[in-house]
Amino acid sequence: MIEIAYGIEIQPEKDPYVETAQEVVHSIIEAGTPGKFLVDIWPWMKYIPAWVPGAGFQRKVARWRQCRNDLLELPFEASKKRMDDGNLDLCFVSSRLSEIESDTKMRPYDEGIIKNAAATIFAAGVDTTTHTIRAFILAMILYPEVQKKAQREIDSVLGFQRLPEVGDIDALPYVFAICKEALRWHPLVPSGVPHVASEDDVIQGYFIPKGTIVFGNTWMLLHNEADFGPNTDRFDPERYFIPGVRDPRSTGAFGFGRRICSGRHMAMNSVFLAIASILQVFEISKERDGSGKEIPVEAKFCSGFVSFATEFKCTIRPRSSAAEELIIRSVS
Ligand code: HEM
Repeated sequence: MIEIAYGIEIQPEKDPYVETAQEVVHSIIEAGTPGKFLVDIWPWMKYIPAWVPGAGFQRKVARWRQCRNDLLELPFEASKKRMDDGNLDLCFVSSRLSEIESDTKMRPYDEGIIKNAAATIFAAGVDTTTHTIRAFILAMILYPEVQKKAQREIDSVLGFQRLPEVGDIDALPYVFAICKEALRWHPLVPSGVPHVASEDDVIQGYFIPKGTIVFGNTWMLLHNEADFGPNTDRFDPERYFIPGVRDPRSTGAFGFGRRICSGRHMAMNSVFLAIASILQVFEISKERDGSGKEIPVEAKFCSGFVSFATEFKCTIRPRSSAAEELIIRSVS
């Protein structure tokens, strides 16, 4: 995501930009959980000075504000500097800033819009995409037959000639069904992002006054057997081949209405590329202990506004020497 937004390659560990983005995302998760802070219930509390007992949220918010500013400013400035030095590859920032330079009608504050948009791509895309791929890896350990079937499909279409591309989606329907199931099985935002009713409404006889906070129950929608076929607690890509079955992309996995995830098309392409490439070249399995016995794995997800798979052990190794060669060819 940081390469797409800013053209900056991340460090393999403890990348400062990624750590800041993660802190911002965690602040959004904490602040976005309705009722998490008393100030949500009594808004006048925002006037209490930070040193008063019970006003700890003020200190948290000050720290979060600093992180938000760092996320907004630091990678953008680094990206701009590289551009000035003639050292920046094609990315969102470079392409948009070049437009400003070549178009005299662009206004000075357009640079601020580009800065905000780049930070949004970065912050909104990092954890969401990785947690979806994490759910997929967990599912491959728990449902090895799904992994085998997907690998047979990829082997027959691509072999080990090249890694998958977005143009391969139609030729790999089972792999794409796995991507949809990774979105549906344990949705990232199970209770949906809170929205506000913009006008009075009546839904199935219930009066919803303007200003009411409403939640789309994503978990319920994505586990409804009438829409997704039987055993919705199972990770089962076959369900997408049942005629009339719903698509999780338009059933809440990316939210609802005019605030639906604006990165959903890019997200789905990224998820497909990651999942198809992993399946093509790697074998995912349970880790074994010193005596060669498989270490059991359970599907455990943290609870909260955002829910993702908690830590689990697994082994990921190249499927064959041909797969190993393809991996080396693709990174060099
Ligand atoms: C698999 C990955 C992703 C999932 C599951 C996901 C899910 C969501 C959800 C549930 C929402 C809340 C929508 C609502 O309010 O109803 C959202 C909002 C948003 N997402 Fe994503 N997202 C993903 C990836 C991305 C990526 C890659 C980007 C950017 C490139 C992105 C950008 C955004 C933005 C900007 C919003 C706020 C939209 C608004 O409030 O108008 N997302 N996403």
